[in-house]
Amino acid sequence: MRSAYRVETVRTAERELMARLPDGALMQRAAAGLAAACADLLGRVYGSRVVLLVGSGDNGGDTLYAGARLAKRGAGVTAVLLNPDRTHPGGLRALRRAGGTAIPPHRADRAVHRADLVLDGIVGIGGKGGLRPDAAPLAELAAASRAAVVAVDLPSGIEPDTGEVRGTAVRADLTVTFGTHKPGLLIDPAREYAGSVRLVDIGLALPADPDLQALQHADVAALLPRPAAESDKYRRGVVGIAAGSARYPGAAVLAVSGALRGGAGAVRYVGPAGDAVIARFPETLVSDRGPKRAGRVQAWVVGPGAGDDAGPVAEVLATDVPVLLDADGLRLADLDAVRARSAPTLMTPHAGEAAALLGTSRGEVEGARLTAVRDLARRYDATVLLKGSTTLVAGPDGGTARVNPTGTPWLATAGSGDVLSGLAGSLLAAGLTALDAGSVAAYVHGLAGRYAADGAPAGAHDVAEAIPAAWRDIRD
Ligand SMILES: NC(=O)C1=CN([C@@H]2O[C@H](COP(=O)(O)OP(=O)(O)OC[C@H]3O[C@@H](n4cnc5c(N)ncnc54)[C@H](O)[C@@H]3O)[C@@H](O)[C@H]2O)[C@@H](O)CC1
Ligand SMILES: [K+]
Repeated sequence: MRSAYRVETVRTAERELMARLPDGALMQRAAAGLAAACADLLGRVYGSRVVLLVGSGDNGGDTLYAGARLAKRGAGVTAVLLNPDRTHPGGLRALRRAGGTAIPPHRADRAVHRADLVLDGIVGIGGKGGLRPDAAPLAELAAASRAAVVAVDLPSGIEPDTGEVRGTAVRADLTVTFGTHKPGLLIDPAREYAGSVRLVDIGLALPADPDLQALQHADVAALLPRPAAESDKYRRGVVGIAAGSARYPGAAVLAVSGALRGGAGAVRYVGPAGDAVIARFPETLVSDRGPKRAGRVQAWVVGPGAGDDAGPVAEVLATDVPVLLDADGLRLADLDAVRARSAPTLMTPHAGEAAALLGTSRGEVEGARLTAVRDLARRYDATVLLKGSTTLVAGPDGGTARVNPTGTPWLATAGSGDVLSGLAGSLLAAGLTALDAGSVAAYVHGLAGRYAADGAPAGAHDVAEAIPAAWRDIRD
């Protein structure tokens, strides 16, 4: 599990630890980890050219001490000081003592151009709102140089708590972060600025519940449903799929294709696309009598390809089993009916659908994904899975949210969301909580998307067919 904590929590943990340690010990731990990561990246430290971009806070301090360590190992180190009068004094002394030099920003051009490695120590968790005008040109210089760029703690200019980027920010090849991941390092758009991320343990004691988690293989393996010896199809759960329309029968087929591979014991399809579903998946239980009279299920999926028929959506929302609400279903669902439910609801919008529900623009949602998913979850009193490059899942209680690490741009293909909704619905029927069902489905689906694509375009049905291979890979 990768865990991320917001700045306020990190600060508290840092204060508690600092009170028990000698002055500056924490910064030395950070600097040692940072210097080691830089040395790995450089391969050969001796004779390399390193430029430090140094702001006036402790982020600059970490950077100067790491620069001093590299200078001691024979690197030529030049620090560009954004505010020479407010530079971390101990860090600057250490760098000078180790043979490094300091220059003002107007002389940075040539140094950055010739550098092998640039360290971004402009601002860390103390930053807000994109880089200031005096710092922005340094980010641009770094981007234009052929040097590798290492961000110290986080790429300067991103919002650490949310992953928003409100202006110019540094683009790094590697981010060396201290104590814990910050949510912004795992959520787009900021995640893209961070490059790969390396965590340096500085001994922080953090609370049990992080703000954000990214599940890994072992976490997902532990959550995947596993049939017991005495399981029959009903004990494994029946998932109902109320999807598709005369106009969009394919959505029904794709949702069923995901549901059949999600661990439920049986899939019951309800709607006008029964013939198409049976032709492709004869194991499906098909009914055209509407959700209310279709027989017992342990969870419903409603909405994919539903067109404008609000009837099944209302019927499903009135049941007392978990409901996954997707696509047209999101538009057709009554807010009060969702809020009134006693069983869990999992809503799975993409950015455009989330924007429509929130009365904002797609760009706003994509730029502030964590805020959007939390707002929706609160508003609907439901668990919300916001699809996209870094799919997020958040519950209505404002607790730990999840971010999916397996996504791939190849999944942005027609029908891929229908497969995901079937898969997640199946996991709900098998007994997973809405948060687990959403995040496990996103994980498996992302991995299946990677397998299906394997470097070339793939259709949604290929993604569904790759689910068993992804499942096996996770479980083994
Ligand atoms: N507090 C601690 O115990 C530790 C802190 N560490 C480092 O300290 C950092 C936090 O240090 P600080 O609290 O001093 O804060 P920062 O160094 O992150 O930032 C504060 C400085 O950046 C400037 N600044 C703020 N927003 C800016 C913007 N948008 N553009 C340009 N400049 C901006 C401010 O004028 C201020 O001088 C962490 O990110 C980490 O790198 C590490 O040494 C580990 C221990
Ligand atoms: K930084």
